[in-house]
Amino acid sequence: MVTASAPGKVYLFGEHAVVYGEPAVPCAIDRRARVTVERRADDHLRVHAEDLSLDGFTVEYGGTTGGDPDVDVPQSLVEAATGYVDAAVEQARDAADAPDAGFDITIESEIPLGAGLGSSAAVTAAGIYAAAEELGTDLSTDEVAERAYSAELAVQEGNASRADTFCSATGGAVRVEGDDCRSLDAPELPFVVGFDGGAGDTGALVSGVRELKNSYDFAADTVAAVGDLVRSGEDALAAGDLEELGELMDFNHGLLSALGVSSRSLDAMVWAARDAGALGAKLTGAGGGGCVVALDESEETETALRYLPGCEETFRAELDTEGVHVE
Ligand SMILES: Nc1ncnc2c1ncn2[C@@H]1O[C@H](COP(=O)(O)OP(=O)(O)O)[C@@H](O)[C@H]1O
Ligand SMILES: C[C@@](O)(CCOP(=O)(O)O)CC(=O)O
Ligand SMILES: [Mg+2]
Repeated sequence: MVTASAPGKVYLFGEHAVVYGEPAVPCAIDRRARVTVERRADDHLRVHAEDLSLDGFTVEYGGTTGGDPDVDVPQSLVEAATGYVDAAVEQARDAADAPDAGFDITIESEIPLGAGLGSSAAVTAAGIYAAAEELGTDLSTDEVAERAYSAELAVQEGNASRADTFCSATGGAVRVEGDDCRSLDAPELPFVVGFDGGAGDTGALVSGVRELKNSYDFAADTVAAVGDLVRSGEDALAAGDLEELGELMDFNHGLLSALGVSSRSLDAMVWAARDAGALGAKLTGAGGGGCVVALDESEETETALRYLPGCEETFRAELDTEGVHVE
């Protein structure tokens, strides 16, 4: 039996535009997904997803004798539970050259689902690493990142960049531009996260931006402007200039709003953070609902978000330099 974990992340800048080859800077945070994997005698998968709905559920399926999942919950929930896990297992089987390996899998996660904190990448990276390890194959961090990217790309039907998966595999602050993925030195970043309790569908939101970009030149220009902003943001990050980072985060939120991926509650949390004196605030990840990230060294933003109707949870997040590893 092997347990591996991987971190979630916030985007300092560049989500969505990164899908079209612009640079982005995601930062791993101290909230992790843990995946425990035990080899079975048969070729089935048994997935126990504690945090997937209010009560969590267990599903057993697959294999040559298996077929459909054997659970009494809506098919959409089963698919949501199994998509990334299936893809992770497929990658581990391929890496270990064990196409018929079956597993009992338990997922425990501190990362809210579909909220822009990269739960899918964390579950996928931890799942691949744990399952390969259980099959006796030790994968390097880069191999996990590469395979986790392939898995997300398949589940999100082509709508994915390398950013989430590379960040979750390596930890820390990273810069991703197309195939070029590298780690960055980062100063202490006082992240505050606000969560509206909702979720967005990453694949659908990415498709929406793609359509806008293909329909209007000014939408394509907006995507390119995000890229310019990220290049300025990298300099501010290297200089440790938190004021400029905040200003650029505000600008980035405006451009994401223009691309149609913000929401009323995300905007309300962003404004509450700014009114409380945050250096900057923006939505993080795919959007539609979920989380915002603000920069504030003081307690003011957390306090403001705690009392904001529509903000379900707020917490301080630390940069986490630990990528995927065995527990
Ligand atoms: N704790 C978990 N257990 C099982 N699957 C999970 C868990 N967390 C995330 N996932 C998978 O990731 C999906 C959410 O990923 P996504 O829509 O990309 O949002 P995000 O990555 O921003 O959290 C879920 O629908 C599910 O398939
Ligand atoms: C919108 C996007 O840039 C980030 C999605 O992040 P998340 O799954 O919402 O955490 C898509 C991607 O880069 O794959
Ligand atoms: Mg995701």
